[in-house]
Amino acid sequence: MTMTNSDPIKITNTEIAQEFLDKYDTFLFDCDGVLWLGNHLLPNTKEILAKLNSLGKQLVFVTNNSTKSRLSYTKKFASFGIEVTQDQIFNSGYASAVYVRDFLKLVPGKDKIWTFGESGVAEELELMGYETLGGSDARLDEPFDVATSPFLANGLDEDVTCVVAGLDTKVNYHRLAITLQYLRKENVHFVGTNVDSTFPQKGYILPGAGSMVESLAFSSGRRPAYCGKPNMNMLNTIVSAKKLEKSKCCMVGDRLNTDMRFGVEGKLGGTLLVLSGIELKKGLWKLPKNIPDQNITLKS
Ligand SMILES: C[C@H](OP(=O)(O)O)C(=O)O
Ligand SMILES: [Mg+2]
Repeated sequence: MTMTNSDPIKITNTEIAQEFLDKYDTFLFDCDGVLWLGNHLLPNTKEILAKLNSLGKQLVFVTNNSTKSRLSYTKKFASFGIEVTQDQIFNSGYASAVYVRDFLKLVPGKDKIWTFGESGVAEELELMGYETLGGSDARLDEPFDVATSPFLANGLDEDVTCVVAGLDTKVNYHRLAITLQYLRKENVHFVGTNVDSTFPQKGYILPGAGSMVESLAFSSGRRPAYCGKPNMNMLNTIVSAKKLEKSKCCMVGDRLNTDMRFGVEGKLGGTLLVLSGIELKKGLWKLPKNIPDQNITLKS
């Protein structure tokens, strides 16, 4: 089902499919719920991407999943026998690192970043020269106790001026507690990688990054600046990096309040909603407003 600013059209035959394909020269593909569910490649993914490549279409992969770096994603694609270069991939970890660098203008070597999330977040920040703390540090796997936590023993690191929080499948009280200590400091910025409440796996719907970031928002009483889809900073980064003509682009996704909103609000030529991930047939065609404020100011 494809959504533009007009009524949605259901693609039910090859004639409609061909007319749809001919409209665009670039396809922005979401990943989780569109190409794969975790480590399970969805049917015909390889064939569809190969066909679009053979038609000379440009493919860009835009995922809100911050657990892996863009480089790690090229290895995930390769594990499925799909060749993708790092510059085709934009994920919420990279979008968050761009926000830290270009909007917050934090200084590598001076400003340190506390991460709540998996290796992808820290890797993208470190590629930009930032020192990161927290994240996958094994000491955070230990049960939390204010008397013994090594992250409190010598006080918080005074050079930390930003928290970047995303999906962490090793979430625990230790990680939540130390991250909250940094968020209680007025001089520390609060960045969320993405707002997705859930995360599709084969046969299951699991807690997404948003469910963890909103927990930190609730305990700290602060709002994060979310950087993944549907944030327009992410789209602007992609459009300028790939020199895209937005009217010739189609966003392919499985979630209304991130992927479809990203395409519609980003004024792309069109959007294609697939039903292999989060959205199901019932209750379609309304962009839910029930997600936290993005509270990102788009600087001119
Ligand atoms: C679900 C989302 O990934 P995407 O669908 O944007 O690839 C996420 O990993 O939170
Ligand atoms: Mg998805």
